[in-house]
Amino acid sequence: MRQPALWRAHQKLCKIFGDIVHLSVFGQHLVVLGSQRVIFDILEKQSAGTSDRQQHPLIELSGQGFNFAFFPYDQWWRRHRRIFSQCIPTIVPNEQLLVQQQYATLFLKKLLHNPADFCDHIRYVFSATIVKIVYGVEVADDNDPNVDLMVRLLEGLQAFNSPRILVQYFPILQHVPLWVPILGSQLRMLAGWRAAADEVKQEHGRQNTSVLARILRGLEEETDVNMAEEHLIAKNTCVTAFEGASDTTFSTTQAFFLAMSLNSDVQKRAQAELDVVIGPHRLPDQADRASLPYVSAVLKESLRWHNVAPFGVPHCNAEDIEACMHDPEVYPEPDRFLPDRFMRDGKLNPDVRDPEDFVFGYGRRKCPGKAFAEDAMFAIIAMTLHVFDITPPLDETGKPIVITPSVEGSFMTYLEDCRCSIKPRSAQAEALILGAAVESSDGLAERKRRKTQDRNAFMNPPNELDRGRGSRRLALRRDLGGGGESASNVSFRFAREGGWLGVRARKGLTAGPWALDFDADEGGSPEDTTGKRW
Ligand code: HEM
Repeated sequence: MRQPALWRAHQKLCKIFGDIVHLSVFGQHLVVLGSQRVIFDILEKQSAGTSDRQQHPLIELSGQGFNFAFFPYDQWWRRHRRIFSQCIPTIVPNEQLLVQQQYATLFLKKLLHNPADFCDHIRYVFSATIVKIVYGVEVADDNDPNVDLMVRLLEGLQAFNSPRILVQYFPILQHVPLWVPILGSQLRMLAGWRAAADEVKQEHGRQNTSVLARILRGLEEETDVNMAEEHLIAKNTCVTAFEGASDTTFSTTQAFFLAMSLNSDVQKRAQAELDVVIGPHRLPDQADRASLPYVSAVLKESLRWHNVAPFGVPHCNAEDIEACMHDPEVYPEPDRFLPDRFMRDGKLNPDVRDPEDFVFGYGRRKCPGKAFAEDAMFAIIAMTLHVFDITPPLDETGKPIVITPSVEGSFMTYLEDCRCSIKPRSAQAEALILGAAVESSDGLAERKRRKTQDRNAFMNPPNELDRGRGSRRLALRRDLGGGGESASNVSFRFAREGGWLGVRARKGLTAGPWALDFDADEGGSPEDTTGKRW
């Protein structure tokens, strides 16, 4: 039970004894589920009976009593989860995507100015994004007092990672006086984390467009609800969202950086894809996701290769997700970082088991922040690869240092050493980062609204549609007949199997005739926003 990569020991046990292994640890019963099939049979198909959580005094003691990830499977949990799903839904809404894009751009600038502190920047970008969405508060930078509070709150989660905290084995020790050596200091540390959690739960303003403000405003119209309870649920849900979003994405993105520095061939392939699809004049965004299958495979592989929560959050039965993510029968050479395992003929291969079906947990407790996490990490991964090269760190003599991946932690795992060198890919890439505006999400929303207007103006029936035979270039022309109209950035969708290829016209189009040229790498026909095929 004290091995650093516990899941490897579990994997061995399952090899010897079968897919379901029962262990008795200090009188606690633990069931290890060692294959994808039994995990699905037990935690998905029988989810109603396997969605409870074990209760432990450490949850309250470390200040985590608000976090509904630890709640038992009951009505109180259901009410929290419902509010969460309304605010951070399974398809990330536009305004949340815009905030993610805003902070991802800021991340690139921080990386450019101070690449050595990239881990701090990763921590900042995900935490600041969720704080902005949930509370409407802009976390300026590392000197912002909110950062200190956030760090203290997240430290509370580390209580579950530390085998040294003795009250988790002997809850009676919580009553020991604070002057008792070692134990006293552990209890003081727990009290500090509780205080941070109480501070974060203080009510914030209702004037902004944040999730919390919207929930609280919605309550003003309700008459027959228990207001105190509803307010508590709103505040608990927001802090849970912050905690759920911070360390998980942080640790996975750290792994992405290390993987890139160790696998230059993978990095070059992803960059080649970005060069073709995006080109040197702009940064990628969510609309490009369907056209970047290899970058998407890099994200999947980062989630699989280094699973931040190898045991998930144990259901009342324990499970072992990591062992499945490293099962050589499902993922050959499981310890290697090989995004190609998800590809076939230049597209994502639907026949390969998607790690996203596992690393986010199961059944009714499945991670409700999955879509949010994937979008936020995709933005960071695609934008970073587009403009930076990530290579191994160098020693004082300029020789590359070889880093062997190893992890620490058990409930949440982190790479012990993920040093790497980060440099802009070219002078042009550097200029692109410097020139990228970190527009506030409100400004971005306004720009998006104008863009939609432009696009709608453009989407009237075209006068002419040319499709070069045998060529992959497609040109659409529409003569607007002069007259001062202009569009800065026209979006267009191009149908193709398995999704949509986002296509964007050249910037600075002026009044007709407009020409929209784009490369379509396969057959299909373009469709406008009204669903009409051209
Ligand atoms: C790499 C990113 C992430 C990973 C790998 C991850 C993984 C997980 C896992 C394994 C669980 C336990 C599921 C189960 O019990 O079966 C979970 C639960 C949860 N996650 Fe995530 N998560 C990620 C990101 C996020 C984000 C971005 C948010 C919030 C925006 C979030 C919010 C939550 C919440 C609230 C729960 C508790 C669900 C419940 O008990 O009902 N997670 N996550």
